[in-house]
Amino acid sequence: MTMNIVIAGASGRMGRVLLEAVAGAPDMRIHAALERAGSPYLGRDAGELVAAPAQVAIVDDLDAGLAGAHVLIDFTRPEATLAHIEACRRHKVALVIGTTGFDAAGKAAIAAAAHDIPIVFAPNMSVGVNLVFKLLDVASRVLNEGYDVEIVEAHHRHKVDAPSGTALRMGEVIAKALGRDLRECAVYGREGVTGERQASTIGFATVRGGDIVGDHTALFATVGERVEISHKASSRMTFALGALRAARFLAGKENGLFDMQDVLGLR
Ligand SMILES: NC(=O)C1=CN([C@@H]2O[C@H](COP(=O)(O)OP(=O)(O)OC[C@H]3O[C@@H](n4cnc5c(N)ncnc54)[C@H](O)[C@@H]3O)[C@@H](O)[C@H]2O)C=CC1
Ligand SMILES: O=C(O)C1=N[C@H](C(=O)O)C[C@H](O)C1
Repeated sequence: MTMNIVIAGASGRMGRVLLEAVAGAPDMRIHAALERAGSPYLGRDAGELVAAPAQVAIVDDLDAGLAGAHVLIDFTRPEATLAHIEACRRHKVALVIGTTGFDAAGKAAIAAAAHDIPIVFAPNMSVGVNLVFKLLDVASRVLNEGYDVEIVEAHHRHKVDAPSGTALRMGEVIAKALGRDLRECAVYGREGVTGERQASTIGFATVRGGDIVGDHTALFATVGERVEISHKASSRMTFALGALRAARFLAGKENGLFDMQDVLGLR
């Protein structure tokens, strides 16, 4: 069966790559392409945005776009995703959410919606980063005494949330393995006379510049040695192909909240 895919934020950086990825997937078709009200792209053919035929007009009408769809893939902004969730509930459409930057209430809304529809929600859809999450769990259990943990991430100049969703998830994985609560031990940037480093903290540093697709490093430093676990994305297609895997994973599911660890069988 061909899967009817709806792409939200179709003219965005990820939206365009997703359109291209779906166009190249023999088991999928672009059912609809969504954009925000007022977007200059409304009414244009989604195929104009990528070197791939679509023959689907870009619309802002969620109900028209979702009728008859199987999966909505959403890489937009938290406020847009939360509106899309309600529309997906109405139409019983599965959701792949790659958007980052949700607050606790936003995450709770996603969890609540997953009682009605199946959702994959993950801050990074690449296979490599999801392997890194597993490696960080192992590393943290081995380097659990006397190692200072710092997480460094770098992204393009247009990124609006910091630290990245991936960096925060790295922190959560490490904190859990070390028996800490990230809400209590995270330090987000340093400035001025900070005093000496507190042993149980997990530090975050953010770099923004140019066209960096997404670099993440977790550093475990002690006296005499340090271990660095890094991932560098060089193309957004790695995230898009992960999102398509997530969409296939949702086929036939009634409801439930999943992430890429479930999709990739890494639990
Ligand atoms: N989970 C993952 O693997 C990845 C996640 N991301 C996340 O995806 C999100 C989007 O990233 P980019 O494509 O770089 O951003 P972008 O700014 O290029 O695209 C965002 C799109 O969402 C649309 N949009 C914004 N507000 C809207 C609203 N209220 N209603 C409807 N549409 C709206 C914009 O018009 C635009 O087309 C970010 O949160 C980013 O962190 C990005 C790459 C990989
Ligand atoms: O905004 C981006 O570009 C990216 N965002 C995600 C995040 O916040 O972790 C994933 C990826 O690094 C690209």
